[in-house]
Amino acid sequence: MIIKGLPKSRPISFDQVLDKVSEIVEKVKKEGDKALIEFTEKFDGVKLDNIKVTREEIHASASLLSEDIKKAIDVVSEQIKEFHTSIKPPQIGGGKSGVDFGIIWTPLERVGIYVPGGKKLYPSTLLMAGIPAIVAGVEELYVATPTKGKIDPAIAYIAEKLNVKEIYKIGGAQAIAALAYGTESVKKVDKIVGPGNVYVQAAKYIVSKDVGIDGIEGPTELVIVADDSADSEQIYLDLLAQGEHGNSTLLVLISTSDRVLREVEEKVSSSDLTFYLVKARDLEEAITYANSIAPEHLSLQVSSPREALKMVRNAGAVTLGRTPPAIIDYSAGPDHILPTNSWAKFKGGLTVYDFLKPISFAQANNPDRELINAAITLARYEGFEIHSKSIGERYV
Ligand SMILES: NC(=O)c1ccc[n+]([C@@H]2O[C@H](COP(=O)([O-])OP(=O)(O)OC[C@H]3O[C@@H](n4cnc5c(N)ncnc54)[C@H](O)[C@@H]3O)[C@@H](O)[C@H]2O)c1
Ligand SMILES: N[C@H](CO)Cc1c[nH]c[nH+]1
Ligand SMILES: [Zn+2]
Repeated sequence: MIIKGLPKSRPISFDQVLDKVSEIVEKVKKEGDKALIEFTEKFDGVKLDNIKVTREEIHASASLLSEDIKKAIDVVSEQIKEFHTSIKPPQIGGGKSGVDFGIIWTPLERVGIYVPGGKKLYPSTLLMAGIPAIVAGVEELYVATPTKGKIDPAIAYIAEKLNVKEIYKIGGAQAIAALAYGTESVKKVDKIVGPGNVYVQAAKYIVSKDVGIDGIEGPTELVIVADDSADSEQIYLDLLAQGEHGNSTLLVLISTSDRVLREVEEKVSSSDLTFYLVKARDLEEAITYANSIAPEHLSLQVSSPREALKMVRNAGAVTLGRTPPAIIDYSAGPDHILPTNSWAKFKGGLTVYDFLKPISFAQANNPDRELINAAITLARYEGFEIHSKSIGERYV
């Protein structure tokens, strides 16, 4: 279907399943493994004998992986590691007016990674979540992924590569609940990261009151901004590529070129996916439209992409010029775990920072008198007399 105009909403929203998912989460909290086995049979059609994948199963599955896939995983891993290492914050400190202060960037202890596995396999998502965690220094990684009874060789190979502690053969909301609250087989973690369908998103939203989450990454979104320099065949391929994630993918082309819009419309007219085609007066208007959508992926297929990039305010990840958005999904380096549902208006994609806590410190052995007096004055203004006294006593 072709819609001429901007999308007014996302194709699907997880609030439609909140009530149902709330019941799933509660049942897992109460019944633990028993609920996991029940839901996996109900939603995945698999009767689990055990929830945890054994080390032997992981090793046996990883050994089935062909050398070319292992090589591809190794190449992609190095690029992703380079990206997150290059942005990892240094341990720095400073000081002013007699106070020494700084931040100790501290890695999280236990992280749960959800790797989607309903309609498609996403071993790349395990790389995108596990590598920044390792770069941050996280020592305990736990993975939940629907395996339909057996563990995928690529996921097994990556799990061994990242020294993942445990893999659970569970998916959906029940997997998120298990990671959040723990069960007899599943470790309770401090933070859950990873994308998923509406049930996974709703569960992350619900458990986020008790455990950290990276965000609520749902169905994939791509907005392409194109001018007359763009190649309509490349645009067509980029849109259909992300359309492979399913019919809840948001696909938008905003163009200043009637030719590009006409050619792409002809190419997509036979597809059963939904495409939004939008005419923009000029590049500024096109980028303004893109910012209003705040897409997960933004592709700037224009003659001056670096100039256009300066106007971008809301997007998860941006590809410039003829760079295909799908390369972000695998080997460009930046993460493909990106905000959807317009969350790009207030957050970006997953990075090493999602696995680090900035613990700040201060040591004031001999702070300037002005700082002491200011603190005492404000404490008294707020009525905290003992706050004020505790400060004054130190520096008499
Ligand atoms: N934003 C990102 O960074 C990003 C990255 C990769 C994938 N994704 C998205 O993740 C999604 C993956 O979805 P998926 O469904 O293939 O896999 P999934 O693993 O997210 O969900 C599958 C699980 O959902 C549960 N489930 C299925 N039907 C259910 C029902 N009716 N009621 C309750 N639970 C049910 C099952 O337990 C199943 O294991 C896609 O939309 C894809 O676009 C997003
Ligand atoms: N485009 C998806 C969301 O960024 C990521 C992905 C994984 N595998 C294929 N594509
Ligand atoms: Zn993709």
